Amino acid sequence: MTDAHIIERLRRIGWRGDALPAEGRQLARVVAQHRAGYELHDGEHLFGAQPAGHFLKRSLDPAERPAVGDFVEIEPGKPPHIVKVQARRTVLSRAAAGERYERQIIATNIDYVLVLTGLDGDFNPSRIERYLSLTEGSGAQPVVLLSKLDTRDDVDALLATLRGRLPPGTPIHAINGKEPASVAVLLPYLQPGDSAVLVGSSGAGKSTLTNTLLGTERMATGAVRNHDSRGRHTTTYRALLQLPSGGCLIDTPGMRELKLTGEENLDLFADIDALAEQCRFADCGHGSEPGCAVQAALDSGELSAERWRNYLKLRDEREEQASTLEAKLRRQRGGRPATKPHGHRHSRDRE
Ligand SMILES: Nc1nc2c(ncn2[C@@H]2O[C@H](COP(=O)(O)OP(=O)(O)OP(=O)(O)O)[C@@H](O)[C@H]2O)c(=O)[nH]1
Ligand SMILES: [Zn+2]
Repeated sequence: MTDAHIIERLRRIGWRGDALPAEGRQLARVVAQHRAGYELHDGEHLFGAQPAGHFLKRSLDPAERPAVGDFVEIEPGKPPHIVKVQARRTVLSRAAAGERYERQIIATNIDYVLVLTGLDGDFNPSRIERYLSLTEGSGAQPVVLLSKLDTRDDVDALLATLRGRLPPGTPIHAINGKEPASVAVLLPYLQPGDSAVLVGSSGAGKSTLTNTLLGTERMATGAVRNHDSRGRHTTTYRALLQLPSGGCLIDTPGMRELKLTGEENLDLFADIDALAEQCRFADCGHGSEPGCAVQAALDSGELSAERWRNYLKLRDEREEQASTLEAKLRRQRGGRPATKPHGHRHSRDRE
């Protein structure tokens, strides 16, 4: 096989490089990680591999070990061995579940995070904001998708609300996931060399959209249970799907569990920070303090109560993760206290 063929094959699994590794080494992408080893795809086959010894050293930062989405260089053997991880263009991470803070890589080299929400009972702008916060700092571009466009006719109003709420420039597309013509708006995100992940709650229509993109009925779709509008977990686990448009979809279970890492800036809510800057007191609690710009915005309707609540919730969650992160870093430094990022500010008038 010529180099051009190999490169073309690798484009279809999201590789954007142009230099193939040295003689005797092969390139492949990590599509799953199990206790027993890694599952790789080379654009043609799925196969198992083991990490080389240097990845197992305890002193190695876990972030340097191969992760889902990585392009890795392998040397042949039974099984083949991963000897090198290529530089990552994006890194999606999350706080790992559990008591101790861990920042865990969910997937690397993802260009687009397609955040899917149904325009039915599932529609929830707060959940969209949460997904968007998770993509902050990753380098991946979030794209908001509203499925089930065909199920309601007040979509323009919903879209306007959402556009007012999300950062300007965030792509938002309303689609009917069952209609190839409707789904075609996504093709610019799914070209050769592109990698996307599809996230959204159960029943949002991920399998339906995936099937339409594939042009086949390869994934099981389940009818949404009526009483709670949540779908059954019917997604057949398929780690990497090559799409007819040339891009690929990575499906990783880690994307389904949402937890902030503590490192988010919550840039989505920059307008609320700007409001808080205008409160009379620098340490305003935005409750019943006089001269509170946040309360004023809530009263005038400039700031919606729901968005304010979501901001508080995400902020608290981030603070909690950040303090666990701080404690962990302190343990690593051998118990020395960390310099506080924000010194405590006393009540004072801004004037
Ligand atoms: N009318 C309409 N129904 C849709 C659309 N997208 C999905 N559905 C229906 O919604 C239900 C759930 O869709 P799925 O594709 O199984 O949802 P999912 O997100 O894959 O769900 P899980 O597999 O549980 O994660 C199915 O009955 C679909 O037929 C759409 O755009 N329009
Ligand atoms: Zn205030």
